[in-house]
Amino acid sequence: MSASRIVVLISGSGSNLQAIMDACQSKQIGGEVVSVISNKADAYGLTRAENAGIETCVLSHKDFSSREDYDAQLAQLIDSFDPDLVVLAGFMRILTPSLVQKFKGKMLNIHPSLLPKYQGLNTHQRAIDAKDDVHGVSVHFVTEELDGGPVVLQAKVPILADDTADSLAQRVHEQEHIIYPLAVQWFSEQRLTMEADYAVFDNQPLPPQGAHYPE
Ligand SMILES: Nc1nc2c(c(=O)[nH]1)N[C@@H](CN(C=O)c1ccc(C(=O)N[C@@H](CCC(=O)O)C(=O)O)cc1)CN2
Ligand SMILES: NCC(=O)N[C@@H]1O[C@H](COP(=O)([O-])[O-])[C@@H](O)[C@H]1O
Repeated sequence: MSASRIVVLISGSGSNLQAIMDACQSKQIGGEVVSVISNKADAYGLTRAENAGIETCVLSHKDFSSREDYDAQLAQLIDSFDPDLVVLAGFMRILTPSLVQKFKGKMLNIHPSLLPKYQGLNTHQRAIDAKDDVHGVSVHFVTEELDGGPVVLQAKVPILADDTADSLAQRVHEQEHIIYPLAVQWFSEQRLTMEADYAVFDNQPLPPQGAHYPE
């Protein structure tokens, strides 16, 4: 099995990128990150990639007059690296259907909630405001529906009485750095695929909320 070529899209700190790069380095993932693309020039994840000797690109959405024009250029840039897998790791742009369709089945995202709860943004505060006792994180295939793609893996994180969005996010991050490399590893081992509207692992369809990583 040849090593997977992975392109990672970021907008910020890149701690999930770091976890995936580390997992490639340790051979947990049979693949390599061949490029890191950010829509923000000041994303610290770019520094993480440069420190690891990985090619970086900045494609700012502010330089384009429409979401479609931006995504057309982004799709071309991603394609230029001939990826087996495209990983959204805190990439904070909603992707147009044309780009999603081009990479459907080989594009993953990590979302800080137990999908289908709390699609969109500000998930930690929303869970606290709703007085939930459990929160978590989901890895899912990317589809046209925002955060609506087939879920691959989830990890639960209890919400503590004195939690703030930041303290909760910190514990969610810890779980992200476990389940995202695991999902990428499964994909690189060709054990993870996507059918029309569900994820498949080891030739078995995953339940709608994917597999749960032990708390
Ligand atoms: N078509 C899809 N695009 C994206 C998906 C997806 O599942 N389908 N996942 C998101 C990731 N994401 C949450 O996990 C997310 C990212 C960004 C936004 C959003 O509202 N973005 C705004 C800009 C916000 C900002 O710049 O801070 C926007 O694009 O106008 C919601 C959810 C990635 N894309
Ligand atoms: N809606 C997408 C979203 O909110 N994704 C979240 O952005 C953060 C990126 O952190 P990182 O840059 O340190 O990997 C992660 O917590 C991820 O779940």
